[in-house]
Amino acid sequence: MAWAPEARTAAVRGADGTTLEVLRALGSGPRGLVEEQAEERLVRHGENTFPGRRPDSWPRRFARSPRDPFTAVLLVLGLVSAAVAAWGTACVIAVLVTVSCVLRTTGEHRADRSAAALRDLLATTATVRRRATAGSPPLTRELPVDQLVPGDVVLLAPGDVVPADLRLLRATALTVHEAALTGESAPVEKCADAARLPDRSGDGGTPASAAPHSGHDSRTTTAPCASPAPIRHSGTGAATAPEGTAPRGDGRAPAPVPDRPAPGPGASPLGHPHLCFQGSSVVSGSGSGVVVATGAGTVLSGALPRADGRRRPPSPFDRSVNGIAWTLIRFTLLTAPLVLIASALLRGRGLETLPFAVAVAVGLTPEMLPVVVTTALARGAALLARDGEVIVRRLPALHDLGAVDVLCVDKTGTLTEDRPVLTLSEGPDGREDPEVLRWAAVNALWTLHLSELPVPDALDEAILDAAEECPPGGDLFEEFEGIEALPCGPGRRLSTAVVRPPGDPRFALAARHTLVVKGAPEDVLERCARAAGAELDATGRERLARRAGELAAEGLRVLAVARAARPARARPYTPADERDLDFVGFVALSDAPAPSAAEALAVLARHGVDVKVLTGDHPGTAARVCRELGVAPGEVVTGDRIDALADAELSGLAVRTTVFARCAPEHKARVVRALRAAGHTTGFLGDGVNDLAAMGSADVGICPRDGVDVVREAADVVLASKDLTALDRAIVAGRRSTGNIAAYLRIALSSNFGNVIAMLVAGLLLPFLPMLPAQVLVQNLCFDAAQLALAFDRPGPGAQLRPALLRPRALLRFVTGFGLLNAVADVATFGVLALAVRSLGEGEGQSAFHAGWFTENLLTQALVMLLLRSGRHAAEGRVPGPIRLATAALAVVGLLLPLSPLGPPLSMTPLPPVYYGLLALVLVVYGGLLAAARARQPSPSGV
Ligand SMILES: Nc1ncnc2c1ncn2[C@@H]1O[C@H](COP(=O)(O)OP(=O)(O)OP(=O)(O)O)[C@@H](O)[C@H]1O
Ligand SMILES: [Mg+2]
Repeated sequence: MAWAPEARTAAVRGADGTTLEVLRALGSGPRGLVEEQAEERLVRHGENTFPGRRPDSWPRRFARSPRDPFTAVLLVLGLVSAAVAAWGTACVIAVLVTVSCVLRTTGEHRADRSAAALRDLLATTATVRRRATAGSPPLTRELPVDQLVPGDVVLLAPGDVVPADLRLLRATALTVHEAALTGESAPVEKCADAARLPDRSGDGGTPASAAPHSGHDSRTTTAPCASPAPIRHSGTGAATAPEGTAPRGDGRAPAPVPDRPAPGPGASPLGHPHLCFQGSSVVSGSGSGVVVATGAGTVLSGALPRADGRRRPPSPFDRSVNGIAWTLIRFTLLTAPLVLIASALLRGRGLETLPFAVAVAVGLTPEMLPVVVTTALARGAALLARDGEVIVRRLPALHDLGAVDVLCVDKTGTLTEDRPVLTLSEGPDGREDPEVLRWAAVNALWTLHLSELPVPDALDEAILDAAEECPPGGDLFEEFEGIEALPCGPGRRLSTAVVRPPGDPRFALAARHTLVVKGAPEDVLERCARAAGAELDATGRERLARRAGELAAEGLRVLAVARAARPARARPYTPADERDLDFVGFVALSDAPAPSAAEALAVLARHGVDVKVLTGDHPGTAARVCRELGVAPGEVVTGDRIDALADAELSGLAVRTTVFARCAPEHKARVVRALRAAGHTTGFLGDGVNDLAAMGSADVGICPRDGVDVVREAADVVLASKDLTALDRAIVAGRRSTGNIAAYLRIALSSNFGNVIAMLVAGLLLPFLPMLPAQVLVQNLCFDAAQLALAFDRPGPGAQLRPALLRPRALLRFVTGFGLLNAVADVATFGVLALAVRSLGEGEGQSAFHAGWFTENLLTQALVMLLLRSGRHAAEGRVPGPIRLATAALAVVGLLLPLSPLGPPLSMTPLPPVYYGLLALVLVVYGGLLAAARARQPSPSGV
């Protein structure tokens, strides 16, 4: 990877020295910058924006636009015409290319600007510590990420996207995901301890000392990456004394700090465990760091080509729209040589037919496809955003959303309100026992406090609320002193707080430590050795697990609580210490179903979307919630079962199953991948870090606006609320956009195809060219302009009932059938012309033929636009304004152009009135046939 020199130096500078030295070099301190200082730096360093995200300017985009494949085809054809000195054709192609480039550039520019504006609505913030004046205490506040400057002190929590390049000042069980930079999918452990690295700064290798949260005693940490920073801000502001402990919450062994010198200026700064880079995301733990680089100076900016070049697997959009586009391009490129060969073989014509062959190929190219696609999608996205409900972050995702036929959702917060309320606290004997709640609250309080999560876990908050109201209350803060916390994390379903009675710090090591554990009943019970003073054997464990199952079956969220007394020790605690526990009891919380969820699920089902629930919760709870929402849960599949299955087996099971419970993040992702492998277009809606992997695996990732940053950044579609009804509306909007794109393809391709066939037929029958190149191109220009209106169509309800996916085969069948019908109408017109214009073959007759066919072509095109637009039945719904205007304009131009002064230069002459009468007859018959054939179309969605 090539590093931008500035990025390298800034990051490596941040990697050198102790935290204190780094802070000093950046003119900052652990209490953060003074506001005035920050403002001045913002002017000097500029905003912290990621260069890759700025939309391109109009001229730059215009200059790039000929690179699109359709324009490239036109350019090649133009060059061929110029090479054979067919200047008229070359000029018209040049006009065509320019017009389509201008239209596309404008459309894309507008779409991009509105997408950027939408993204701004979702501007990510960072938690920053700053001071109003040098003497005032530091305040922690949320700041838009672009306002960050070097020297700012930033706090990190799970789900945060790292907002700039940071040198860590403090880290508690911090793991981050650096896939955006390294492609490495496993989280990387981070620590703040520069001293652990081989000596570059002079304080090599001494393990830092640490104190418990209250700062009373002093202990030495040994886990290399879990040691705290030598600096930490204390309440008085001046202290730089070590403080805080660093438990690991992820259940894995500590990763060793690399035993190698810190990278020199030429090396990649990645790999430094005490640097965090912009674009990576926090998986678990918490920490704080000082900003060493922003904006274009960050490592991510330096690595831009690589970061940009990361390819998503092809989305449904790529597979359908792009797939069709490339097929058409190949087809077009074959047309010109085919026309040449046919006319050489059958009529003995030579290279003089080349301009005509080129014009035919141009006529076949749906060069407006990119414009129509962008406009249709951008319009759909803009309408959704205007209602303030749904923001589409990646335009093609709107198409993909319309194609979704399986939607996976997490339970908590999507189907339920995520406002748990404690309903029960019972001991091992099944009797009500407030003591269980008290221990659960001790755990909740100290895990919350020691992990310093900015947003408390909803379960912990509910437990604390209940404990406050429940006697014997007492101040939990005074009752115990927290020492360490091993919080829950993705894939870890329990949390532990280590506490001890408050007392004189000098005798701290004489006191006993109590581990208070709470979490999923299965996970806690397997770590319990005793219950109610007696040995807990397999039968006892089974009885308790059954009780948990009963509570879950009532739809409650159940947590088991356990504890253990241990001799005090200085060594940090790890998940390995969570064993040999005393079972204390269960707490259960109710979480009401979201008010609109049942209705939304029913609507989604009516719209052909199969909803599946993927939750980390108990199978019983998940099944009950589904039943309450009117969904039959069927057999619930758990994470363990998923582990035991090979991918192919899982695909079959995933399609049949509605509820998956006790899912770790990887289980959710595997189920999503299995559904895709089974041929389903799969959406995933989730809001937590544990949903990230599944979101990345889905065709469309969806997240509510209040989801954690990293999930929102990964999502293609963001919902203003967790309301599933809004999602249904977005799906319908997606289907509408796809319907419009499909209508364009149907109409453009079948009439182009019909024309080409008719031209070949006429070319072979007639002694003159059936249409002059200039006429082909003018007609093409008229078609293009009119077909743009299709992007603004409102497809009838028929197009919205089922998932909408463009199926290239079905489209090909459609185009062939309707193209032939179109050609038949053209040939009938030739007959009419033969009748109406007696002198065919001479100069006047040729011009009359050209004029007659031109008029017929434009009129049939108008008819086709009206009859083939969308929905199963031709005239479903009212015809919207733009389409009415476009078809009327086509008809007027078709009828009047040959009569106007532009007629003679284009070699068209007025026709006898009898022709129009006969033509009307042809059109009526053709229209009737079109409508009848359309009604017999098998595709219910009309796509
Ligand atoms: N704060 C907590 N303390 C103890 N245990 C917890 C806590 N939070 C979650 N758990 C346990 O971990 C399990 C899984 O939690 P996770 O966050 O993966 O999923 P969830 O919130 O239950 O459901 P969903 O996947 O639908 O959002 C929970 O069912 C619970 O048993
Ligand atoms: Mg969740």
